[in-house]
Amino acid sequence: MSTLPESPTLELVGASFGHGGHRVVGPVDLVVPRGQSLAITGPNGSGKTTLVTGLLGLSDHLGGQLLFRGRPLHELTDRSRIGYVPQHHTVADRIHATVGEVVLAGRVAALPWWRHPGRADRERVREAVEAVGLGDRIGHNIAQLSGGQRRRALIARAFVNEPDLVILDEPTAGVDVSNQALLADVLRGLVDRGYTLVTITHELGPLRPALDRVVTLEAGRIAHDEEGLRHG
Ligand SMILES: Nc1ncnc2c1ncn2[C@@H]1O[C@H](COP(=O)(O)OP(=O)(O)OP(=O)(O)O)[C@@H](O)[C@H]1O
Repeated sequence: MSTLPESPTLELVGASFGHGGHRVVGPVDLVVPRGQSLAITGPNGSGKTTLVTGLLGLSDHLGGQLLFRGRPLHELTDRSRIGYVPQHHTVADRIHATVGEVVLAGRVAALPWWRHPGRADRERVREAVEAVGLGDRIGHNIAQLSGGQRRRALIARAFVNEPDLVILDEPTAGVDVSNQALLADVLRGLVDRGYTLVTITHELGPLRPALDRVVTLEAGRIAHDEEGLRHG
């Protein structure tokens, strides 16, 4: 899929999403420029998760246009261009794999089936693990990490393919206050490297330093759009 040079990362035009044919979100108009860190907030049930999972093809897209880097999203064949850190990560409790292996698995998923991961892939894994502050834990079993560290390992996995967009669902949920601040630092570092982030959150406070913009959903519609929050 070729890219139009000046296109925003994401553009929703009159977009609606739902479940089983029933509309939960929309119509919504939203443009996310490249390099922006956008938070989506709003009350329980306002449709935050439905909206972002709609971008991933995990809830129903019921109408309107979805453009990714200037092209219809449905033309996107390389799914690794969009990274995703889901809210429910309890599966990590039972995984017997090291941080490095979990992140490498994210890398391998984007390789053609015939290509074994090589030195460049392992180097990329190391960079991603270091970017989330877990460089000294790369060989540790993920099940032995704290909730906040585990979350950062999953963030590294989402970023290991240098995606054009990363979607995070409630990254601070279940993470203690000091680890929330660390997580915000990590996200801020990724934004400073030019990544585009869409983060669902109930807790704007700890994430503020990592955000440029906050969109509030109410009953499936955009009720507020606060831009120009220069991180710093
Ligand atoms: N898989 C599903 N099937 C049917 N309805 C669903 C499904 N997932 C969510 N819903 C409904 O869609 C509505 C919006 O839910 P959604 O999870 O998108 O909201 P949210 O803003 O992310 O909420 P929360 O903050 O509680 O996570 C709710 O009424 C919910 O019951």
